[in-house]
Amino acid sequence: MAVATAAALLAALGGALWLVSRRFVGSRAQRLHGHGDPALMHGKTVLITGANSGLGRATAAELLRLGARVIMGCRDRARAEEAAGQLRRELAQAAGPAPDAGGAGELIVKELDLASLRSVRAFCQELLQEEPRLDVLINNAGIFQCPYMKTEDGFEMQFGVNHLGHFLLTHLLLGLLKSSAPSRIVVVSSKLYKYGDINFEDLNSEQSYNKSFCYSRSKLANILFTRELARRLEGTNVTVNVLHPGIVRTNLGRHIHIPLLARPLFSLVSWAFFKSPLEGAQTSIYLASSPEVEGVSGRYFGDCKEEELLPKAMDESVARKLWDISEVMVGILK
Ligand SMILES: NC(=O)C1=CN([C@@H]2O[C@H](COP(=O)(O)OP(=O)(O)OC[C@H]3O[C@@H](n4cnc5c(N)ncnc54)[C@H](OP(=O)(O)O)[C@@H]3O)[C@@H](O)[C@H]2O)C=CC1
Ligand SMILES: CC1=C(/C=C/C(C)=C/C=C/C(C)=C/C=O)C(C)(C)CCC1
Repeated sequence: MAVATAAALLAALGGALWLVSRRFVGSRAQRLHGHGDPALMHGKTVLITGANSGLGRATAAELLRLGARVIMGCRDRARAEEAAGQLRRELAQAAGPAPDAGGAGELIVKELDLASLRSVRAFCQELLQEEPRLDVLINNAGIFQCPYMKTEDGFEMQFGVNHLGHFLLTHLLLGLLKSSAPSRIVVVSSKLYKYGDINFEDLNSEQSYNKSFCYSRSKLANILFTRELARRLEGTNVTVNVLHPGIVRTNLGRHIHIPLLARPLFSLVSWAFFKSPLEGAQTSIYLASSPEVEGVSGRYFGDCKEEELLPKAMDESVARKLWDISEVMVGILK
C-alpha cells in the first residue's frame, strides 16, 4: 500500500515537473526561425483576416514588430480596436524609453465580415481606394465546428467563412497584389483537412450536417484553392502557400462544449500540450516574410517546413471544379 502511494506520488511529481519543463522549453522555442533583419517588413503592407484573436493576433504582433503596415480585417470593430490598442502598447513597452523612430510598423483596423459577401465587397472597395499597395494577404480567419448556421448569403457557415469569403476576398484583391509584386498570399488551413471531402452535391450541407466533417471540408477547400490559385498565378510573381499551425491554444474551440467541472483539467491539458499563439503563428510569419520562400508557390507547410499532402488535396480536377463552383457561388460568374 505504502509502495503504491509512493509510486503514485512520484508519478504525479514527475508528471508535474515534465509539464513545467515542457512549458519552459516551449517558451524558449516560441520563435522557430530568427527573423534576422528587424526591419524585414519595413515598407510592406500586410492584410490579416481575423487578426484580433489567436493566431491572427500573434501574426499581426510579429509582423508589426518587423516593421510592416498591418491591416487587421475583423468582423467586430470593438474587439479589433481593443486588440490593436493592446498590440500598440506591447510594442511600445518592448521598445522601451527610447523607441527606434520609424522602426516599428503601423496597425490599421478595418471591418470585414467573411460571412457576408456584401461586407467583403465593401471592405475591398475601401481598401482599393485607400491602399496603393498590398504585399501580403494572410487568409487566417476561421470558424470551427459551430452548430448549423448559414451566412448572410445562405452558405453553410464553416464553408462560407473559411473558404468562400476568403475566395471572394482574394479574387477582389488580386489586381492590387499583382501590381505590388513580388507579393504573397498565405492561407491558414489545418491537418484536419484529411477527414474532409468536397461533396459537390451538398456544399451547403442541407441534406445532412456534421460539424467536424464541414470544418475538415472547408480546410481541404483552403488547400485545393491554394493549389489552383498557384497554377493560375504562374509567372506573375505573386505566390500562394498554405499551412497548418498545429494545435494551438486560441478561441477557436468556443463551440466545443466542455462540462464546467472538466474545464480546469482541459485548461491544464491545453496549457501543457497545445502551442501558444506565438508558437502556432510561426509558419504564417515565415511564409509572409522569410526570404527563404521567395518565389515558392503552391506548397503546404507545417513548422516552417514543407510537408506532403494526401492525394485528395492534390487532385487537380477537384480543385478546378471547386474553383468554378466557388466563382458561381460568390457571384463572380453567373
Ligand atoms: N487553434 C488551432 O489549433 C488551429 C487553428 N487553425 C486555423 O487557424 C485560423 C485562426 O484560428 P485561431 O486563431 O485558432 O482561432 P480564433 O478563434 O482565436 O481566431 C479566429 C479569428 O477568425 C475571426 N472570424 C471568425 N469568423 C469570422 C467572420 N465571419 N468574419 C471575419 N472574421 C471571422 C474571429 O473573429 P472574432 O474574434 O470576432 O470571433 C477571430 O479573429 C483558423 O483558420 C483556424 O481554422 C488550424 C488548425 C488548428
Ligand atoms: C483550448 C481550449 C479549448 C479547446 C480548443 C480546441 C480543442 C481547439 C482545437 C482546434 C483544432 C484542433 C483545430 C484544427 O483545425 C476549449 C474547448 C474552448 C476550452 C478552453 C480552452
